[in-house]
Amino acid sequence: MSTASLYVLILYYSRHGATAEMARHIAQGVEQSGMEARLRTVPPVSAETASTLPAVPAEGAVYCSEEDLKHCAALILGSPTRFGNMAAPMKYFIDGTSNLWLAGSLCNKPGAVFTSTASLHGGQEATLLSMQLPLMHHGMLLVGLPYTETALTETQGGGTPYGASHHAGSQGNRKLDRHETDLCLALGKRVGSITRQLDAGAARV
Ligand SMILES: Cc1cc2nc3c(=O)[nH]c(=O)nc-3n(C[C@H](O)[C@H](O)[C@H](O)COP(=O)(O)O)c2cc1C
Repeated sequence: MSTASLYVLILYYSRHGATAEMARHIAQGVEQSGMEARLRTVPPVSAETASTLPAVPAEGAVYCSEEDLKHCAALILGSPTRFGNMAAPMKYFIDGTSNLWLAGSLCNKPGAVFTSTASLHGGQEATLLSMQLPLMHHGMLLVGLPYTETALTETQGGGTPYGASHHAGSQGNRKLDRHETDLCLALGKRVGSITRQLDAGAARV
């Protein structure tokens, strides 16, 4: 596959915009690695009796299709923390990926995760680890953040070796600080450059 047709899928759910903001910084990092970043989101979920939304969101990234997911060269998954876990819309979307799991479509591709929380110790790491589980079931190669990123030791907000994170505050109005932003960029760049290296290695075999 040529690098031109390779893209890193940044797939996120965001209700109030914090996770979406992280996704944009991660996309910048991916682009800095020379790879294309494709931003996609997932719709909210509701009970059968509730009204449904239009097929295309009014603003922001478009909803992810099965084709978007199937053909990505790498996946970076983002969700707000909800009770120490990913939000239901993301879990619902992932639960619909059995066909890709059966076909091994994501197997041996790099995968990474990111999250945003209201409180600093409100479950960022638990959420990130739980988001890695379905990626492992899909056979993905997990990519985290190394401590060679100095922001990881200096941060007063989010940032973990398991993936990027952001402390948005109880009102959701705490902006990403410099360290959190740096770590979003670093995660995108790292996934992008690992993906390129894997592709180059595969082309040589
Ligand atoms: C149902 C629900 C559960 C939540 N659970 C947690 C939690 O366990 N820990 C936490 O710090 N924040 C929790 N939050 C807050 C969100 O994680 C936080 O506001 C996040 O930044 C929202 O991201 P968004 O702006 O992308 O929607 C919860 C929010 C909701 C609505």
